[in-house]
Amino acid sequence: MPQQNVVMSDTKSGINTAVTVAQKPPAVPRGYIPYPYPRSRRVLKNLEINGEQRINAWVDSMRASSPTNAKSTPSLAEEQYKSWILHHPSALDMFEQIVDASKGKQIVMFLDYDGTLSPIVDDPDRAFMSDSMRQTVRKLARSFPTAIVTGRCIDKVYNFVRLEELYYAGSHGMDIKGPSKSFKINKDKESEEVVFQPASEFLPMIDEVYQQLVEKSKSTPGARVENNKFCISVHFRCVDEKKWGELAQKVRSVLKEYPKLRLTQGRKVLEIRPTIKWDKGMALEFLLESLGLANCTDVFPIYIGDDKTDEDAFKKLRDRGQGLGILVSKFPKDTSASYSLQEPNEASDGFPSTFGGVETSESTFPGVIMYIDEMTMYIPTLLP
Ligand SMILES: O=P(O)(O)OC[C@H]1O[C@H](O[C@H]2O[C@H](CO)[C@@H](O)[C@H](O)[C@H]2O)[C@H](O)[C@@H](O)[C@@H]1O
Repeated sequence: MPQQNVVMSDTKSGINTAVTVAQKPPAVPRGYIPYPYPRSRRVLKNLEINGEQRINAWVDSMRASSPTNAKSTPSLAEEQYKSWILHHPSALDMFEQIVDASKGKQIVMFLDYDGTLSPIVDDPDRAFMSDSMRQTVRKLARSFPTAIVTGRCIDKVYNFVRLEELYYAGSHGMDIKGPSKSFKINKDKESEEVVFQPASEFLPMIDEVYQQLVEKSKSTPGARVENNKFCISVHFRCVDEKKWGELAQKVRSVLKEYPKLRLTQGRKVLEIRPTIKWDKGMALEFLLESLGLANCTDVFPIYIGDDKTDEDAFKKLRDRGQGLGILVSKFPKDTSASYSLQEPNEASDGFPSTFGGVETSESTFPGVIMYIDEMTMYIPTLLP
């Protein structure tokens, strides 16, 4: 629920709070080279043209979901990154400012899963979280209410995370549960288990479409369909790029019979979900409400995520004028987040990597794990 009509952020830190001054956009440095932001949004708007153009547009958009396809030389890429980081500084470098802004406020942590707590790997069933990441998140949840907000279904993400003390918002926020282990929200209040499924009427439709997509995509080598309960993922990470158009066409041919479902994109994945007005941002707000914090001025929500779907949550924080969003990325991206962190290495995009679907050590999560760790260590100064 918006608390103010005007969004206010701290000029220096970019932190959203109800009591700070209006944010001036950072001065554009001399020699600034505008970053060619992903074209996906623009491309998606053009989909209503005609059959072939539409599929070409989809393939363009599918390419744009892979930053390694950005056509720039290493030095240009470096220049673009330097400009971008001025606008989205590292949350680690700005840690003290973040701590200052959150003093006397109830911090609530929201964490995306894939690409944030686990590295991106070819096989979605093997996107394991390292033991050290698990320990760190466990420590974090002892200090602040903590939620995992993910496109995956709750059962699957829970099997990866295995922490009872967390809230889980699965299926892009359409399945909310937890925590099964209660904890103290503040000195007077214990947490209560929450369950919320705003898209339950879509379950039979999602199952039906899932079966059809599995059948249709069988003839596309490498394609993989994942049932995320209230939404479906069609993965093309392991599909030859020449076949992306064909796969997009198959998905569209199924969806044309289901106007109540919509198609969006994530990282080398097509996502099918109900047209209901519900997203990760609304899930964040719902969880704040469940914690009894939605209307407080002294709440400080922090959302860490890497994907387009996380943008809804970053925007929600800006609209509320509270807390901050942190984008996990090693490439410049168009984002409503205020800060950034380096992402875990990707296993299959030609980046140096030691993952390949096996459990990994914390050294491979330089940004996220260090930041969460810092949060747990600063607890004494953060609490009112
Ligand atoms: O909201 P998230 O937690 O970020 O989930 C979004 C999707 O993540 C998974 O797919 C992504 O990660 C896979 C494993 O690393 C990777 O193979 C795939 O290419 C990525 O798109 C998950 O499998 C999807 O169902 C989620 O929707």
